[in-house]
Amino acid sequence: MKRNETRSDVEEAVIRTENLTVGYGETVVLQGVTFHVAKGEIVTILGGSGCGKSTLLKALIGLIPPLGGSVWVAGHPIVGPDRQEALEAVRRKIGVLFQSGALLGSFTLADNVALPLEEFTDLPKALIDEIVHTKLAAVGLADYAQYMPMELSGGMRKRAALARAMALDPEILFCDEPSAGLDPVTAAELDTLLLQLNEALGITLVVITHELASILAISQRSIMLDSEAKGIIAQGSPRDLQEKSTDPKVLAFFHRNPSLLAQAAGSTTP
Ligand SMILES: Nc1ncnc2c1ncn2[C@@H]1O[C@H](COP(=O)(O)OP(=O)(O)OP(=O)(O)O)[C@@H](O)[C@H]1O
Repeated sequence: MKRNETRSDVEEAVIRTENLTVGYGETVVLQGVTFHVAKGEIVTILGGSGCGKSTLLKALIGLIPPLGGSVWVAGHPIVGPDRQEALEAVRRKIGVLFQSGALLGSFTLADNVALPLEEFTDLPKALIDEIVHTKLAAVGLADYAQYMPMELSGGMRKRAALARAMALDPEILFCDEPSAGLDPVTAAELDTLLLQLNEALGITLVVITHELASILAISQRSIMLDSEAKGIIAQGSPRDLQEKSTDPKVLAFFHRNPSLLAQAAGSTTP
């Protein structure tokens, strides 16, 4: 536990890492990473290109095994000998919105959204069709169920991917750069949709994003990673980080001002 955390904060956590080390083979990308995400919270993961945001996400959703430390997701420890079994349970409780959207191009939107329901449940087809309709309606795509992904705009594809990520009513939704490639208005609409999901369903959101406007609009807490530190350099409410941080890297990010980094580097030069 950290100094400013209470025991109940940690007990209510739906994601918890302790001294987590992640990377590829011999290459360590992040080490000693400890944080938690409370139920119903919206947390953004920030940091410069290559600092390990996607790598951390891959470890949280079980795509890569941690090199060290522990990870609990939705009540399951996803390390150790029972990792595979735990991951099967976890995969029913989480949704993932990948950066690319990752819709299958040769399937209609309805078939794309039905995929997780067919894979993870024994529900009859009529019920699956109903759920698919509800999910597409929730993202404003009820009239597009029979469209192919290539017939839609980028924003609509993202919303369809969101409907698929929500198909199993996940407890936690992970989003990897949801606004990437979207114009500011479409990105803001997606933010609103994510906020609605959080408010209406109490779903916990972990969002990787570089978009300052999104960070300020949606997150209650931000966790900032850094490639030199190979870990967390700041966490807190994004407004506090923007207004009160004294770390030049945090300030440079939140004020979109690279000269703050250069000044800090200059001030340490003899
Ligand atoms: N499959 C892989 N095998 C080996 N190294 C990888 C692999 N994927 C990523 N890396 C390396 O891990 C480091 C962190 O990459 P990662 O994609 O997690 O960063 P990121 O913060 O998500 O970056 P971006 O914001 O540019 O998407 C980088 O040095 C990258 O080259």
